[in-house]
Amino acid sequence: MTQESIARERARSAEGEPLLEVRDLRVYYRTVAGLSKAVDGVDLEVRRGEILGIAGESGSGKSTLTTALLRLTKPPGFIAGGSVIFHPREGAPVDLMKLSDSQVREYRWRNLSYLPQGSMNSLNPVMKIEDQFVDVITQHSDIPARKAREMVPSLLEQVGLDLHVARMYPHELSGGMKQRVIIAMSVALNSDLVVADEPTTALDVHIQRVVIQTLASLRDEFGMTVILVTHDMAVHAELADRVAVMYAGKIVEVSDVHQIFKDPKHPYTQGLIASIPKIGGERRRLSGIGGNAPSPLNWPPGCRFHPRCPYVMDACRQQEPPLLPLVNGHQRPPVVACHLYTQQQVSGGSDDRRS
Ligand SMILES: Nc1ncnc2c1ncn2[C@@H]1O[C@H](COP(=O)(O)OP(=O)(O)OP(=O)(O)O)[C@@H](O)[C@H]1O
Repeated sequence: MTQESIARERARSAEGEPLLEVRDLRVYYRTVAGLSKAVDGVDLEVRRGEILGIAGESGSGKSTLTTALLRLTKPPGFIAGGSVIFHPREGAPVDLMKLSDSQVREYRWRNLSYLPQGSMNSLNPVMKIEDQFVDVITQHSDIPARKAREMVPSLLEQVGLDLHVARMYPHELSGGMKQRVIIAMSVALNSDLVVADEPTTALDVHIQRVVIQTLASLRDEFGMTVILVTHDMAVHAELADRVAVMYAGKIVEVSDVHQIFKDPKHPYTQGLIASIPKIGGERRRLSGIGGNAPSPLNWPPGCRFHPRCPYVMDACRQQEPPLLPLVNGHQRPPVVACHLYTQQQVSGGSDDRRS
């Protein structure tokens, strides 16, 4: 068995187990106008081997959340509370929020990869692709340069790129090729988790497709876990296994991808799905949600969506609905934070919030 197939086997046997457990995570920014509570009590589970989509309109806190998961929050941002338990393939679970900066750096490169927005522009314009691979690998592992250079052809192959790309400069590559080089770099160290922030935004439709296929193959062939952040619901529909919907700094619904498109529960999710343009469908306003997104400087009381919700009730103005699973008849129940479903939910401790 090759090292690759051993890794693949291991990943398969562990599929579905939790990889990350996020509990009551809060990430705030200090601003001149006051405390901006961009991520304000997020509960979420990421399972090994899945592609978890994080959806939500601009400003809902997606990037703030994912950078915090990797401990990449920069001032004026700070972690105001909560835990992110990472379950490595071997060894005991660790709370990433409690590691020292040097411990977290070590962890990040061995276990966690980040493809930030616009990451394809982060390649060094005056270095050949092969040399950039060698740099990344040798800087973040004990692998010597000669061995790193030998790894490049198979890494390029994994993301469907021709071997001659190794000797090219970034300006000779298309946007999609550059994005695939970045993805290959993130898999070079056999990370457990890849967090991809808007990986297809600003790419043309054909190249988007190639990047989507590349990410899907990482999951299918290597059992890699991917957190996919995008406001583009069509990309979630194509790639994600489950989708978590963020609104106003919180997760308001998590569900299987088929379920969420067929039968979205939270009125905000319903609005997001209704705003997807349908090819050949009737013309309608692109925005399925009226009103403006609230400010993280001053979230509305009760349910944060209540000022925009078509189904608002008294309870919504007063009490924040907890994120709980729906119980009736669902094998893999969606979890939702909405007073409309209180009768169908089990109340209880933190385990019930498991997505
Ligand atoms: N450096 C910062 N200082 C102050 N506030 C910030 C900072 N970065 C982000 N925010 C605020 O945090 C909130 C969440 O922003 P974030 O970028 O996480 O949302 P998002 O859902 O990823 O949006 P987008 O899709 O536009 O990237 C926003 O209100 C934003 O203004």
